[in-house]
Amino acid sequence: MAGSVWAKLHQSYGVSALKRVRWRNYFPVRPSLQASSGTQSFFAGGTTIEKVHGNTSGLKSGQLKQLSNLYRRRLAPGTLTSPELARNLSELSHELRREVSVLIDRRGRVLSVSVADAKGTELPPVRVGETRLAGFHLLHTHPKGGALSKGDLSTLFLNRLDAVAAIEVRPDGLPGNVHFAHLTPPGTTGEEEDWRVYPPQSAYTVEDFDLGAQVSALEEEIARSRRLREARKDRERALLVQIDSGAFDAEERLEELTELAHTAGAEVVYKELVFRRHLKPGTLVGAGKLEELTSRAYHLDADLLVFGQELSPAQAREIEEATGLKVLDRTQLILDIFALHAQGVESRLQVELAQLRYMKPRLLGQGTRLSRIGASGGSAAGGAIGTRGPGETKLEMDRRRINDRIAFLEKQLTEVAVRREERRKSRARNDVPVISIVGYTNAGKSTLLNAFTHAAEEPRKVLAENKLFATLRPTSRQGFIDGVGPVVFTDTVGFIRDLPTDLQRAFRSTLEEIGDADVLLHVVDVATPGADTRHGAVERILRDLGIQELPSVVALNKADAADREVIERERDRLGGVAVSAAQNTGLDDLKVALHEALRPYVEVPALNLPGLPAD
Ligand SMILES: Nc1nc2c(ncn2[C@@H]2O[C@H](COP(=O)(O)OP(=O)(O)OP(=O)(O)O)[C@@H](O)[C@H]2O)c(=O)[nH]1
Ligand SMILES: [Mg+2]
Repeated sequence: MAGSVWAKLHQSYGVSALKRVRWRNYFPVRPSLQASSGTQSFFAGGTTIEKVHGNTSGLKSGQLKQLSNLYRRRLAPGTLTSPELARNLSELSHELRREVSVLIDRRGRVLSVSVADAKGTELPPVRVGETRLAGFHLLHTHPKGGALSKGDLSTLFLNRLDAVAAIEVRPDGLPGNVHFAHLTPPGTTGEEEDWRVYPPQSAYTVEDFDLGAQVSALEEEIARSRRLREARKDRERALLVQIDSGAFDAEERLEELTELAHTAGAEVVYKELVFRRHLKPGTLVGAGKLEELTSRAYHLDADLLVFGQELSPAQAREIEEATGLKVLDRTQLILDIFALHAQGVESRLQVELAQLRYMKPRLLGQGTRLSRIGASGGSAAGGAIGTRGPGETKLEMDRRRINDRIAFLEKQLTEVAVRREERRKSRARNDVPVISIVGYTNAGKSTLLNAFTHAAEEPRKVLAENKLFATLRPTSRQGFIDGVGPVVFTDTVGFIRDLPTDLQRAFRSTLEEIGDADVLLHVVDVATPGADTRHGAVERILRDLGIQELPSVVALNKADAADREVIERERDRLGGVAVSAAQNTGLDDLKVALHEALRPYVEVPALNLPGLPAD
């Protein structure tokens, strides 16, 4: 950023001398930006006295008039204060023994007068998601002296004020030093400071500080990084939060959430495991943590906040309001990935149905939220994360039409299921043993199918890639196993722990088809930590589907990338054969294991006769 207006200004103001404050260390509590507790507006001597906000109780009418007169003040555009205004505020504050504050716009006009500290000052609502600053600064008094308080800086940050300034009131009522700060540009410094606090200046010299130039430099910087990002067609930048309530797999879940976010096309710029024994009903993590995340998002130029657990509609709304960020939960992320990957009539219908069912309660009672989400930045994959749909739904649909659409999709899916049933019957007649490849998403199921069926070349090759839920549509390929003969391998949609119920429902028929197999081939990725947790999650889903009784063979896949001890350990725990689908190793042993498992189902009369060639 050397050479930017911002950098130049900072050189000229001696940035090294400036105190840098880190938000994180600064704020244990959320300051409330309460509305004024009392507002005074009345008629005196033929002229309307303009509103004085805040706690005006007990003030005499003359004092109110003096406060009201502050509205007539004009400053030179782009200045923090004039010596006259500083003196005026200081003397009033001294007399009233209260803090007095004014909001001043960029043209130097007084927008609002309050008898309150920075926190209590009535401010226009935060303009969520905008790239510019508020367009006004807050000037107020500190009757007891002292530098900018935590509340002052919090108000600056949360309201994206142009600046905040505090005039110390001396014991004689005259203005002393003026303390002031403004925000720092996001995402450019690599540091985490949220604001820059300047060395105090006397009320008589602070007029020379060119606030106008600072503000336009800052806004230019904000706009520049935004433009850069848009020009690069960057992925949506996301913060990830996984709540750790003491579950043993919290870290694995955060890793998985990262993979999900990548697969959905997000760039993960920050992730955090937040330990909370008890969750707050509205915000889950509490207002203080949300502020911290807001601050981080500002500096990392992120606008997407993803939670690793399902959020209720009310929680999502509350968190969104508190942070101004687009908020998604894990379920939405998974739905979104399914939407991106859905191919073929049935999976498109299934995904759309799941999305609609999930979104329906979330659409109720929220007019603006969805349209705003839809509008906030696109991703290279077309449409913003969390709003993509495979069918005609772009999730901006009129909510009255949702029920109709759900009914329509359900009917379509029933028809597809009938056709599928017919296919199933014809396959059953074939009498060829069927091996269903099941397993956690990204375990290497499709790669294994390709390896088994020698389908390295297009068009027989099945898509296998380092993305979660690359496969959504069951695919069958013919293979061959020594001693058994031709078999059918079926690759299907991957499993995930806590599979969202809407998806589980929508994909039920696809998943149930797994039950038609003679043997399950359960592929476990042993190269990624947590193999047995994922194995357990898959077993649980199989139980839910009522197909846990099928004979099964475990393939400990990605052995090429796993530690030998890990492979041994998992073999002890789960049994099975270590293989590498990618490098074609261990596949013969795996076939032998499959042969064993198929033995009761397949007539293999000549198998043990000596002298026969091994196929
Ligand atoms: N190192 C290594 N990587 C593998 C192996 N098998 C598969 N992979 C990689 O793992 C990733 C996922 O493979 P897929 O075959 O798409 O996994 P899947 O289980 O079909 O995944 P979904 O369809 O998304 O549920 C890909 O990047 C593969 O290249 C292996 O034996 N060793
Ligand atoms: Mg696959």
